[in-house]
Amino acid sequence: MMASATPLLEVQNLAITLQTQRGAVRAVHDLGFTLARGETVGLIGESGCGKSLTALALMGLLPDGASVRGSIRFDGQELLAMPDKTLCQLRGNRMAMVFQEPMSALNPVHSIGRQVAEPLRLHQGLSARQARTQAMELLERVGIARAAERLDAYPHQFSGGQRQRITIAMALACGPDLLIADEPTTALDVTVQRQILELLAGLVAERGMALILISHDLGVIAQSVARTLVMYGGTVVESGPTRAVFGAMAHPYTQGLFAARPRLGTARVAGERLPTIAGSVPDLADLPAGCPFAGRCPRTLDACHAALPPAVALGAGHEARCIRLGEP
Ligand SMILES: Nc1ncnc2c1ncn2[C@@H]1O[C@H](COP(=O)(O)OP(=O)(O)OP(=O)(O)O)[C@@H](O)[C@H]1O
Repeated sequence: MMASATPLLEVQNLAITLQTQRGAVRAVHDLGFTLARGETVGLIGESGCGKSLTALALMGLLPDGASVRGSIRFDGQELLAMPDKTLCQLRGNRMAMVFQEPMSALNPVHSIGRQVAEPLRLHQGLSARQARTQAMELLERVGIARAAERLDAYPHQFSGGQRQRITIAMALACGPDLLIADEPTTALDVTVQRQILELLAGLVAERGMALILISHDLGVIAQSVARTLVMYGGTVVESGPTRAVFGAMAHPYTQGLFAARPRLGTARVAGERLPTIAGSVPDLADLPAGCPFAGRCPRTLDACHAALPPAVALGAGHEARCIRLGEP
């Protein structure tokens, strides 16, 4: 089959502003990346750097009062100009999301069979019986044992790991081209974390889905994705093949993240947390004009405060936004 030239996802100059009691907050700005079909990409960065809002913007699920500018093209179609109804169809069918806390995605008063079957009835027009059979197969595929007998059970009758498997089954129901998983294993213990990551990896390989995995866990990202985007202060400061970003980190922020873990790229397990960097994340309500890391960076020059540096190509798809790249 010929590969399509259009990327599955193309994000350009994305900016998200939230209205808060403290005024307008520029939560995401100057953010861009592309994602090919079947590609896996990780978004990593400290809490509050804008990872979740970026994911919600891609899904058209930003909170009320958020304004979004720039461009998000999914399979060539501009999502930011799309009527709600069309976006809603796309969301159930071709793009899906899994959240950190499975109970937030599950309805406690509906059986799991009904919940997994619902998108199949809604988006694919299956009959109740067909949808139920398919729901059972999906639940079996994500590792719910004796799924046929448990279709009528309720979410509270399952463990946290099983609930996350159920939300993954719901997300997969319509065979999406893109799955966004926002901290899908953060609420789970390490053994279950590993099982869920293996499940996601298996599903991505088997179905040729693209995956955006959001995590603040370096080990999770290192194990799970081919490409990594490092976010800081609402934008991507470094991106590239995971091996390059983890093995030859270029941006001082990425270097700070890895400073405590010099051999992280080699063989880490899930559960590896981001080490602390001196200073605190910038106030998004009062974001400096230049590089968002300038206030914490050990290598800051006056020019760093003037303007956000452009991305500098470092080879093989690896790039970083720092004016001091290439200096000895
Ligand atoms: N509904 C909201 N109203 C006001 N501010 C918000 C809202 N949602 C997020 N923010 C702020 O926007 C910034 C980015 O939030 P976001 O949730 O995207 O960060 P994150 O990188 O996903 O962090 P975490 O890992 O903690 O979820 C944060 O400073 C957050 O406080």
